Amino acid sequence: MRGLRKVYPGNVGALDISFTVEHGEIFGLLGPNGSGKTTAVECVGGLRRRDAGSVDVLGLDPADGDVELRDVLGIQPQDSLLPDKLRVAEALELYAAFYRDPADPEDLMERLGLAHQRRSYFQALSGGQKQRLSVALALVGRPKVAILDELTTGLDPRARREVWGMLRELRDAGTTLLLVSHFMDEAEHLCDRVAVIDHGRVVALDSPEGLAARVATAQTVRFVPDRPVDFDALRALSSVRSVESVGSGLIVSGGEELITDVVLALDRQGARATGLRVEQSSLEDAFVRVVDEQDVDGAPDEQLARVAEGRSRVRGMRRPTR
Ligand SMILES: Nc1ncnc2c1ncn2[C@@H]1O[C@H](COP(=O)(O)OP(=O)(O)OP(=O)(O)O)[C@@H](O)[C@H]1O
Repeated sequence: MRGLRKVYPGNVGALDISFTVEHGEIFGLLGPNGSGKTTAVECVGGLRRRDAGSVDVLGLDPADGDVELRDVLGIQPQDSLLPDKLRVAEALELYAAFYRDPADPEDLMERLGLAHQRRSYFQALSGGQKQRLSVALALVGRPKVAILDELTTGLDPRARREVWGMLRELRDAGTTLLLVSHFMDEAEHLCDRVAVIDHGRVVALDSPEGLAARVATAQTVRFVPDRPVDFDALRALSSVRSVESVGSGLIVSGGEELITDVVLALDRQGARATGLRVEQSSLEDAFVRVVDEQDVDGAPDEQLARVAEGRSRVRGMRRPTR
């Protein structure tokens, strides 16, 4: 996708979105509500017509409406609506009939935990079951490229893990996956790379680890010392920013050398940390920071000056012109 533009009244939508998804990659689009993610992926899927820019999917332009593209592309729309009286198995068989070499609907129902609902009407499915069905419908054509918009919204934690496992298998078998998600853990577990979209533009593009590493200086450790410890000795450590006592436990926050410093300081006091848990800055922190920076970075002129000086912390940040 190069310079995609699809503008709705109010100058919202996709203003200038560019990214390349590699073959066999799980690529995630993250971003606040209304930032343009669905607009972007629906232009990839040929469901919306762009105003400008170019989109190339396996050498085809979705705007041309080629039947060939439909054969290689699977789309799970954000709101999938089927007729109320269509049964689960019927829906899958119907969709399978659109493709030359479809997956086995029975196998898909089994893998997506829908086997018991095979005779259920669409209207009788729970939200999570509808979601599973929409994922199955996106995959029934054995697509080379699958677009999944908020694929696990409404799924219970076990179902989410199962869907993730299935998508990894698909990726390993060569399917390219383009996901829209609001779940940072999903992006962390699943995506090879992510683009953060804000106000219709790509504001960061990196691996989830690369993005999270931008805020990786902050760490927090929680533990229960096996004997009373001297808080001041912990506070005096150069890597420690704060020490908080909660019940019988301690929460210590600080920089990169925090864990080693704290464990050694406890050892000097003859104490041990039990139940030690480390919380590192996550993709969610990075996401919030990247998006916040867009909102607080000030007027376009100031931002331009900052980018020119190399002061922007956001790699891949575009020149903001909002
Ligand atoms: N058909 C439409 N007509 C008018 N405005 C639209 C239309 N579709 C989207 N928009 C607007 O374009 C912007 C981007 O919408 P889009 O659905 O692409 O965002 P999104 O990032 O997918 O949001 P969400 O995370 O909430 O699903 C929003 O301000 C939305 O209101």
